[in-house]
Amino acid sequence: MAERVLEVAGLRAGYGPAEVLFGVDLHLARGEVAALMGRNGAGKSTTLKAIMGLLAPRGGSVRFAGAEIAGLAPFRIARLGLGYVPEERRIFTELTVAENLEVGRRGAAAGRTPWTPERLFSIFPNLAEMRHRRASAMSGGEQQMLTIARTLMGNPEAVLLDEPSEGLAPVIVEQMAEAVLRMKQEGIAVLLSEQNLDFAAAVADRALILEKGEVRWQGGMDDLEADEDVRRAFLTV
Ligand SMILES: Nc1ncnc2c1ncn2[C@@H]1O[C@H](COP(=O)(O)OP(=O)(O)OP(=O)(O)O)[C@@H](O)[C@H]1O
Repeated sequence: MAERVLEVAGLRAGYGPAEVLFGVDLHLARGEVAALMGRNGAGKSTTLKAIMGLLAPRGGSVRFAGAEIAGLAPFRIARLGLGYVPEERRIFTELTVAENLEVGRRGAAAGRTPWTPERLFSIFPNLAEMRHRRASAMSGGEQQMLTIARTLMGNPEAVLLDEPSEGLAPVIVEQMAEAVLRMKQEGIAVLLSEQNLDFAAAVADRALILEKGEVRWQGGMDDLEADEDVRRAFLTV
């Protein structure tokens, strides 16, 4: 069995009186891409936030690279090598592309080739062309690419991507899929929340389907594509 970089068991979380996650179990192997799927409100974003410590877990365990991280502050979790890209872009709009990348720079773990702007520009060619442009003058899709590139400058072992394809033009969605596949080639594990089955099928090895705050189905991406009953039960509106 491939080594697990992330292991979540019985994770519970919510907002005030609202319970949202009722015991989420999932794992991610090193270098694997898994898609967390499910309808609006199923708890995908909440799961990623609770793993990252942006929302305090109310129960359960989150192990990352062999250490328990449930309850740690988000910056500590990031320093351990778990990257997080939220749905809303987080970049410094007054800084240029190149400056935004520098802000994200952190050393790589022993034995790993560190990310540099030049290596990232080979994955995100459109960023290379606008390296001296202020981020405020970029489109939403370009800003989303920059957010991912900046996260990679921190040399994470694994990355959580919240709805990476949402709201992007088709040509940008294709570039985003290529970027995720390059991350996989580099040995980075990716857990992404996704509603777009085509995008998930293009990048993910495995799917996990959430419904009402629990993982209700998991299997290979091919199995999900072939199983109309499962898709109808958990995905189609
Ligand atoms: N800040 C918040 N305060 C209160 N309730 C929230 C908050 N954020 C999310 N929720 C609720 O938690 C539930 C799960 O939301 P979540 O965003 O995790 O779903 P999702 O599967 O990511 O769906 P979507 O694709 O719509 O974002 C929903 O019922 C939502 O209304």
